[in-house]
Order: sequence, then structure tokens, then C-alpha cells
Amino acid sequence: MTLKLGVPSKGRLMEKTFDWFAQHGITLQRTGSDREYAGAVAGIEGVSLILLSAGEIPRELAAGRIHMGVTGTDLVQEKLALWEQLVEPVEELGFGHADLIIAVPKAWIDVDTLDDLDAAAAAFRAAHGFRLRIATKYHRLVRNFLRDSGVADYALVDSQGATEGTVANETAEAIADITSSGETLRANHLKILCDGMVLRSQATLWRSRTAPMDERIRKTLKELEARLG
Ligand SMILES: Nc1ncnc2c1ncn2[C@@H]1O[C@H](COP(=O)(O)OP(=O)(O)OP(=O)(O)O)[C@@H](O)[C@H]1O
Ligand SMILES: O=P(O)(O)OC[C@H]1O[C@H](OP(=O)(O)OP(=O)(O)O)[C@H](O)[C@@H]1O
Repeated sequence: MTLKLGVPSKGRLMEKTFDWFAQHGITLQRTGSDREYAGAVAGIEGVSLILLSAGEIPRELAAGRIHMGVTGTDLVQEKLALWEQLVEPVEELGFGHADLIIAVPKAWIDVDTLDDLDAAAAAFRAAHGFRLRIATKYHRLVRNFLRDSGVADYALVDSQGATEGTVANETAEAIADITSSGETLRANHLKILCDGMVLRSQATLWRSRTAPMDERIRKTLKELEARLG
């Protein structure tokens, strides 16, 4: 048995993860053609590289199918109820910084806080006969945050991408999504509520609390943690 390490299979997260491991003397590589999701590890014995969608890594860690994995804090906390019982953060990697925020149209000059949003939501329902819609793919995190903030009169609508466009497309009145440079929000004439920060996320190395381990894997894990910490 080898220690299974799950890493994002493409894009900025994959490249930066490969760089981060390289800085610690461990070479991760995609092998085969560009389209083949196979990988190799050099610089440490007994580790297999598993290339996965960043969004699937939390589930694989929770199910114990991988021992370690790299993905964002946002995806772990969104995809896993009781995430602390299933995974443990080993190291924050210092990239993939993104804030999950609530944003509304810039043109809503009276709405700058969650309290304002709550009032706007009640007024919206009275005027339109249906609830103010917030588009997001972060259902769990946003629902919990709005519950704790006392905002009640809204409906979440699912948006798996291009979420900032839903307001112009009239499928939502507000959005909850991640922002990094803020460019996408600006381009879509949206503003962040002053107290609308749901979660600060960054790429993190996680350890599964459920993955089965024999002596050899336990030893490899210790060595990896010593070298990466
Ligand atoms: N613009 C950005 N800047 C920095 N980090 C980002 C940005 N967009 C997303 N991220 C982070 O990257 C991670 C992966 O997000 P992404 O949406 O690319 O993954 P995904 O849903 O698995 O994608 P796919 O299913 O296409 O593989 C998340 O933790 C997210 O917070
Ligand atoms: O603040 P910014 O630097 O503009 O980055 C934020 C954007 O990046 C992500 O989108 P991504 O490119 O992953 O595409 P997606 O909308 O399909 O998720 C996120 O969903 C925002 O739309």
C-alpha cells in the first residue's frame, strides 16, 4: 500500500501545488498526454499521486480514499458537514487566496450591510410576491452565515459558474461567490456588503482522519509531514 496524495488536476491550483511541493524537494508530475490524468512522484518513497478535481478532493479525503490532499478551505467547509471530524489541516500553502463574500448591485445605494439586505429582502418580497434570490454554489456556508446574521427572507438559487452574471441576467438579485482581485465583481457592477465576508479561503494541505493506514503508510506520512511542515 502507498500513501495516496490527491492534487488538483488542472489550472492555477495544480501548478502552484506542484511548485510548492518542489520547494520542499518533492517532484509531482503529470505523466502521459495532456489529457491523461496520471501522475508520478519523485523525491520520496511510497507516495502515489492522484489527480482530481479540486471540488472532489474533500469528498475523497472524507471517504478515506486518499490520505492527504490539497484543496481550498472553502471547498472543504462547503462540501463536508462536520469537516473537523473528517479532515485535519496540515499546512496552509499561501496561494489560492479567495474570499467568499455576499455582493449586491452597486446601484442599490441604500444597501451596504446585512441589516440593509434583510430590510431590502422583506421589501422585495412585499413588492414582488417572491423572495429575493441569492445565486451561489456555496449553499451550506451561505445558509449558515445568513442564519447567524439574522437574514431570513431570501431564496438561494444554484449557480455553478459565472455567478456574477446572474444579476444582469435577472436570475438573481444578489450573489455569494469567491473573489480574489475583485475584477469580476467590478466588471459586473456589484459591491461587497461591509459585513458580507463569509469565509477567507486559501489552498491548504489536508490529512484524512478516516483513511486506513498500515505501518508503512504511517511512516511515510510522518516523513512527509516532517518535510512539508
Ligand atoms: N480567482 C481565484 N483566485 C484564487 N483562488 C481561486 C480563484 N477562483 C477559485 N479559487 C480557489 O481555487 C479552488 C478551486 O476552485 P475551482 O472552482 O477552480 O475548482 P473546481 O470547482 O474543482 O473546478 P473544476 O470542477 O473546474 O475542476 C477553490 O478553493 C477556490 O477558492
Ligand atoms: O476576483 P477575481 O480575481 O475576478 O476572481 C473571482 C472569480 O474567479 C472565480 O471564477 P473562475 O475563474 O474559477 O470561473 P467560474 O465562475 O466558472 O467558477 C470566481 O468564481 C469568480 O468568478
